[in-house]
Amino acid sequence: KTHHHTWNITYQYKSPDCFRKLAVTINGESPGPTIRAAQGDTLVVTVHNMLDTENTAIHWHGIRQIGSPWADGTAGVTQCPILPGETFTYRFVVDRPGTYMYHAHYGMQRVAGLDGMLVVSVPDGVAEPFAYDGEHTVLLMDWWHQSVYEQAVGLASVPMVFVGEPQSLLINGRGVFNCSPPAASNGGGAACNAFGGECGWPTLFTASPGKTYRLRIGSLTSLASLSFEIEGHTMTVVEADGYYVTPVVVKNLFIYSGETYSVLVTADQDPSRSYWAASHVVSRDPTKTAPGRAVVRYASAAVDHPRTPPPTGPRWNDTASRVAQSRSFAALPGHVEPPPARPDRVLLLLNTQSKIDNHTKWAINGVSLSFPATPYLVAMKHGLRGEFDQRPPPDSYDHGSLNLSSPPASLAVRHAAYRLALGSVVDVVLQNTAIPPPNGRSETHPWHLHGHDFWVLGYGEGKFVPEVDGPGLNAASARGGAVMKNTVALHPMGWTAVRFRASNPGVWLFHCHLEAHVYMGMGVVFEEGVDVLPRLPASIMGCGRTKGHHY
Ligand SMILES: O=C1O[C@H]([C@@H](O)CO)C(O)=C1O
Repeated sequence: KTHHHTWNITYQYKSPDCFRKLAVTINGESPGPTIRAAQGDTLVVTVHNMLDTENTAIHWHGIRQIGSPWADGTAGVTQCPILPGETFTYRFVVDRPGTYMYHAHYGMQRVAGLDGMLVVSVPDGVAEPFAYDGEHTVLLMDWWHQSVYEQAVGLASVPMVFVGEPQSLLINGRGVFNCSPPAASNGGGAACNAFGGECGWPTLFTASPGKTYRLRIGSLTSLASLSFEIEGHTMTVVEADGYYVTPVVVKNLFIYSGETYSVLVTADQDPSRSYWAASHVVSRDPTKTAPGRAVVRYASAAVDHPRTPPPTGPRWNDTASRVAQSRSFAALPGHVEPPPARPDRVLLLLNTQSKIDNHTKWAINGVSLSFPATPYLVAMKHGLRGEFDQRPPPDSYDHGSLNLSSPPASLAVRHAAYRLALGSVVDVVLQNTAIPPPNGRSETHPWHLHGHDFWVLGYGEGKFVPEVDGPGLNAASARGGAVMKNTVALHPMGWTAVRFRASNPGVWLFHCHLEAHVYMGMGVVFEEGVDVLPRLPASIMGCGRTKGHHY
């Protein structure tokens, strides 16, 4: 079945948390509509860029784009941005059931609210390994009152002006910013004038006593790592990034930008009242950000809003409980193919923040990524060698002498790429470090891979030592149970190891899913098998060296 959607992308005044600001909208909405399809269906989304002064591109987060790498929607990697006034059509097959998302992938545009959820159901007649009575989507975001332009210019300035902590957390695009002091000291104040009466705590769903609901939860925060909970209820995690997991019961679900989970919630509490759902910032200073809130209402509840105080959330700096939850997820037997026994290539990727020419940059093995004007996919397929840096970035770093608290400074900003042998098995070990003083902390980085899912082989504390920890990755692979995901957390001062098969011809971004961080260079590019791709569609061209060329 083919589903057609037509989207007009426009700037509009919105007040999602009662503070009026510009948002990038889809047919007037931010977040955009939830798209639904069944496994094997084709989605055709016609995007009219009506922004007038700004490009756009839309990424289908978690969809592997097998056979359609030009539809991945990553400006600078898989396509030219869609110019103001122009139209681009994304056409792709959703090949796996699961909970996915979509969002802008041009500059930092996602911060301005161009995002939404994409739900792929199992085909008719196929049973899922759990039962439920109803299903709802929950999209978690963070929100700033400053414009995306000011954020981007600040990050690129000398000295760097950081975006700061978000003013609000949104649930399904709604929140309430406390406009009265002292909360208003973080970006509030006089301009706190609601526009269109949109803000407020949304109702997530209405529950019937005894019934079980599937919540498809996605996070598209731009900076914050979150804890999500529902007052008085536990949640049973059954799906992560489109793969079934062995059920895990949690009170707080830790969810990082770019991740999705399905949880089952049973309406087993007092049916005469309503309950709070809440999102809280973890791993960063939570005090400047109004928590997200929403309502779970029982059908027989006398009042809409709970009279109870909202949950206060877990301790924000309790890294150990977050690592423990990451480790608690295992593949549901029979639903995830086990990983290959060993890799053909190992990339050890050191994550650092330091200065390059006085600009604050994130870098991977000393190389900070910037996006070229000519998309990698076109440059590589057509052999436009001058359009990206031909020197491969380093596969490793000097792990022997590494001090996590004072890692080496970065070297250069480059349009670099790793070229992977088609079909090869690649291990990536992400190594976290501390940011230089005065910050001095080590942050959480959710890493997202385009075009593939990876097996999560393990999380470790401190320094990854190849001779000691390396064999453990093959052992983890042999043990089975490794979950497949497309986004994984790199925890503070730790390492995370993943394995994937480079079997999807195309060029794919692998990056920290925090908008500020990828904007400051925190990503790498993988190429595999561009030579076996058919002719690229002309619609992805028209910028850089592809301007005016007829291929
Ligand atoms: O990228 C970042 O920069 C700041 C800080 O490290 C420097 O001000 C911060 O908290 C980030 O996440």
